[in-house]
Amino acid sequence: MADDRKSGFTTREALFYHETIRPGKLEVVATKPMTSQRDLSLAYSPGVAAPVEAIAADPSLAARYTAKANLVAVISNGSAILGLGNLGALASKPVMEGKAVLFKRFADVDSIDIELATEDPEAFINAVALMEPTFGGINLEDIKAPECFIIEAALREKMNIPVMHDDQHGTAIITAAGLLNACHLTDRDIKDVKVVVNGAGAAAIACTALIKAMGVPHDNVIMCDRSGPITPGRDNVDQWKSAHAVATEATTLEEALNGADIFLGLSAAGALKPDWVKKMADKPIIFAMANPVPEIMPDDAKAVRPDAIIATGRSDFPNQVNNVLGFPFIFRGALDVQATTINEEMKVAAAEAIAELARERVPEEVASAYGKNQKFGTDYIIPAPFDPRLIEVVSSAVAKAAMDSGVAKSEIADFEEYRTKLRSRLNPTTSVLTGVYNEAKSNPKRMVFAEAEEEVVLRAAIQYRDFGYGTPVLVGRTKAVLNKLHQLSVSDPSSFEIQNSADSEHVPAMVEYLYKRLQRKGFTERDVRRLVNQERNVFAALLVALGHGDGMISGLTRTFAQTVREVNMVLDKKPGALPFGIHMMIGKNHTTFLADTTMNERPDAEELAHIAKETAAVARRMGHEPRVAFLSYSTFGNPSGQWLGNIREAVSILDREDPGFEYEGEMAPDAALNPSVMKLYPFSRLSAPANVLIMPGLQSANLSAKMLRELGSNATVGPMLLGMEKPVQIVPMTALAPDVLTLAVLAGAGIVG
Ligand SMILES: NC(=O)C1=CN([C@@H]2O[C@H](COP(=O)(O)OP(=O)(O)OC[C@H]3O[C@@H](n4cnc5c(N)ncnc54)[C@H](OP(=O)(O)O)[C@@H]3O)[C@@H](O)[C@H]2O)C=CC1
Ligand SMILES: CC(=O)C(=O)O
Ligand SMILES: [Mg+2]
Repeated sequence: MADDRKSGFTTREALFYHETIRPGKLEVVATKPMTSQRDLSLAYSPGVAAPVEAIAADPSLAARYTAKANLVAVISNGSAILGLGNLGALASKPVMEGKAVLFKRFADVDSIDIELATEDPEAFINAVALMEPTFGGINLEDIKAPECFIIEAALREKMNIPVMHDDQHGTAIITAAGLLNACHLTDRDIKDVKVVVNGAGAAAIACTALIKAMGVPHDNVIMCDRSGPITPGRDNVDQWKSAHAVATEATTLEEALNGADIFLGLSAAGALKPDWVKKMADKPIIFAMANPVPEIMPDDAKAVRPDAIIATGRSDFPNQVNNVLGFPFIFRGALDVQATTINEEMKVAAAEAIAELARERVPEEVASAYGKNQKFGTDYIIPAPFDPRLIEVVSSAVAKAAMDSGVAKSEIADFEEYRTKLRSRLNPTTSVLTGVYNEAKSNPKRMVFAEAEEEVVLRAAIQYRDFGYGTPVLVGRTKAVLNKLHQLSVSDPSSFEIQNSADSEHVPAMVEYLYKRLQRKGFTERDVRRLVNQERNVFAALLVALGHGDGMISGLTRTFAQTVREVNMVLDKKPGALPFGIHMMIGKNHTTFLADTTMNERPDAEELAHIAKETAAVARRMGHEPRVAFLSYSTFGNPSGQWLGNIREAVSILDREDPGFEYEGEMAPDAALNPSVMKLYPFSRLSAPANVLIMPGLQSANLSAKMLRELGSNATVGPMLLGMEKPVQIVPMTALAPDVLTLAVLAGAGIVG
């Protein structure tokens, strides 16, 4: 794949992504403690004998005692890797690992990739069929036609767990949903549309079969392969292709497209030429779904047909018609009712649920998180994969269809309760962060990176620009910054805006501004000039103060306290605000906010109450209903002590204000976080474990945050600085490029600052 700036990354970056942290995209994590001799005895011999015997006596107990019921294998032989072709089993591993992690990310389905080195359908079938005891479901992937049809049919026959070739049925489900909506928007009746399908492989044949089942007449669909339209009696047509042969005078794809309403591309990069698109009917519907590069780029299609509705398989254009919208949720629903198969009813239910979801009004919190175009229309015919409603809507529709069609081994009694459970499988922070990143693109900001001679900072700044979050303003010595950019293989270093205090045109205005602020604080004009010239944080903050940047980011080369001192020479706190710091700990199913972790050594009651309210507001902006605990070593007076007064008074302040969220204190962390301990305090006003922890003082706050970062397995974001007049973020000196980028984007999007 050539470097493609349109996707926002280079080949080198894609390789680095796969190589870094640890090679590949997944690891296996134990779900039980594995620390003591006793754990070992329980997990392995002799304890493991108990579930072995139980399962031998009753196989259904495997769902209770093993990971089987939530485990899906993604299996390929690499014979049709995306649109890249037959590159073999090993080369397909990154795609299969990718699908495995998407299962986890979007639907909390555990998944492992399996690559089988054979092109012989029989060998493939035998290998997979033998694995039935291991898995709750089988997702076949990137196996070329026609072998995929033989393999899937045989495995569905042999296996008593759901088997789905996702390139066929997953793709068909999403395509059908998208097409239904595109027809709706262009006032077309599915029974009248003229369709040209390019590609006659796994995906194309399944999509065509499904849209015909939904009402598109057989004779209205011309299917093309590499040799052009498939007509009755044509050479090189197998039984699967011949099922879709129609008589037509067209001998090429170009001719077939004359007057066509819909182009469905499931073939290869660049197969559709702009000139041919010109010949399509009014308001043509173009689904160019080849991956990673579509049959036609949306811009090229729009250039010749501005009236077109265009969808691709990619996430970087509107209307991503990609099977990622389906497979995680389809398997989630199937696993939850222990379905023995994924049948037509379940597929149709999934397609309808997805199509309807796109037509529904997008709730405010989703819309604001996902940018402007979240309204049913030509640029939003299908929900985005990160839409947090998908799991609830699609999985419950699939589970219900499985039950109604008699293939569910277990039943869901209460669908309301099931939908709540589905929702709680995902941590909203991850969705909201994704949304924030999207939102940032629609409102790009000028972000001043104060330490642009640092490689970590430059990497973040490059991504800030390349991903479209805004314009990075790089503070540093021009030559040093240019050299570093060059070393980082940036092809156009001079296109970056570099602000060097040695020659910046803004220096005179900066000196004047700062001298006015500091002249009665013991600084001469000469002192001020030296500060402007030599202190990058002062210079960067002045760029922001004078309106040359919307916010700034620093912290890598100076301690937090020193950076704050320098920034404070230039920028004040927001009127009425109290600057303070939040660390956000992102776990699998929960996010916890910790404050004040950076600024106020001994906050008084008013300050604690203020910090609680502001942190609760940040939690809300990140998609969480805040539940605030004022932490202490003491729980409701036990033990008593001399430092509890401030905390109790802070709780009283909130009592008087009725701030609109749950809060409680004083309490030790176990009483705030551990449901069993919480039961000992039935009068506590927290309805569930707290997610906002207000610490009594800086000592405990800062060291807890740092300890959690060093010892915990959660991802940490922060410290995030709140309460300054302009967005200023100070990263830890140990920050990596993604940390810097996240804070820059959060600051730019107004989530913190
Ligand atoms: N967006 C999405 O969610 C999905 C997209 N896809 C994409 O669909 C494409 C096909 O995948 P899949 O069906 O699994 O692969 P297959 O190998 O089973 O099928 C490929 C088909 O594409 C045809 N083809 C290749 N190049 C051309 C061309 N230039 N013009 C016309 N036909 C062509 C082949 O023709 P012939 O029979 O003559 O060899 C074959 O019929 C890939 O690009 C893949 O990325 C697939 C699944 C999901
Ligand atoms: C998305 C997908 O499965 C494919 O392109 O093959
Ligand atoms: Mg695929």
